[in-house]
Amino acid sequence: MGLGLGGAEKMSFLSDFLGKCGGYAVIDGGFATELERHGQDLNDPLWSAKSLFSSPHLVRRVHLDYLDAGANIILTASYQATIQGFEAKGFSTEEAEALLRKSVEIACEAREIYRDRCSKDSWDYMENENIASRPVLVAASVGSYGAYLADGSEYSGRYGDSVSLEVLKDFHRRRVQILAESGADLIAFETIPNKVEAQAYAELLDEEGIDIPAWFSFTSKDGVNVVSGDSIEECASIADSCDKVVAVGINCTPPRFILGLIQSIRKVTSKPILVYPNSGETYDGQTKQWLKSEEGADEDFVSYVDKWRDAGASLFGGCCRTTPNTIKGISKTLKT
Ligand SMILES: C[S+](C)CC[C@H](N)C(=O)O
Ligand SMILES: N[C@@H](CCS)C(=O)O
Ligand SMILES: [Zn+2]
Repeated sequence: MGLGLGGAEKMSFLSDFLGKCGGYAVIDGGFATELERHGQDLNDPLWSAKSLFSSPHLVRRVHLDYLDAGANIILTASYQATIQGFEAKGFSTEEAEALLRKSVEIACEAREIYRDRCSKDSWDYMENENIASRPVLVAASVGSYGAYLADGSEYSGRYGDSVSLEVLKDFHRRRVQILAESGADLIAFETIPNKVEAQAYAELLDEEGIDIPAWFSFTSKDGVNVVSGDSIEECASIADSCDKVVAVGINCTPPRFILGLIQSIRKVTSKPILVYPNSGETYDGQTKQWLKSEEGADEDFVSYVDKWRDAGASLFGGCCRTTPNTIKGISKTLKT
């Protein structure tokens, strides 16, 4: 166990980090969908977590691509990595736990490689003197119970009455403990679809004495509520009340809904707000395909960042179907 951070120290952890980044931080982009762009077949109940044993070199490569694109925070390949999911594939409990740790090890390794390269190739980077000293955090991704169901349920948030608060806490408990002690800088609870799961995470962080900070990031498909229909204000208030939570926001949501959601979150918290939307396409959980929508391409998405910043967000990145190109665009926009 580390030394542990108290509530006030956790808050200064993120404000110190944002200060070092120049006030605004860049989060990476879509991870699983980027593995797919590199040819991985993720039509599997483990989705991107499959790559932890089938192609760890590609996991490292995608992390490096996002670092090269300007990311200050990289998220591990653990979104759909659950002990229950690995066991269903025939791994032992010990092997499953080792794979969770491995997701953090690969991201830390990519950060080391990136830093070494920056210092060795410093001549190439002279134009941008900040690059070698750019702060980089590794965030351990935790996807929802709906992600584990592997049918796109994180976009409905409806788990049925049998999946109670206690069931959710027990489902996530061991994974959260392992990731908290894996060397990650923070835990990213991502694509949270409903209020009960946010409550489960908040209680787990306290009950288990988790001593690294966390962020809570919700998903919406209407710009008003989270996908289950629960109010975004109520969900963000749960995050606001938990002193282990250092930032609150929205991910894997179409770009056009982000501005209104930032304004709603701002009403209930003064914690930093993070946004990392998807490309605006729609996921079919049965075929695991993305369907085109009217939303524009990367360029349009990046042009929204200024408005999101004016509305009060301070961490920006991309989720499914965004690419290193999106992240390059965001980095550039934030520097101007
Ligand atoms: C955020 S969704 C695109 C993740 C994948 C989903 N849990 C599935 O396995 O189909
Ligand atoms: N960090 C995950 C989130 C999926 S919604 C990914 O980018 O694959
Ligand atoms: Zn996503």
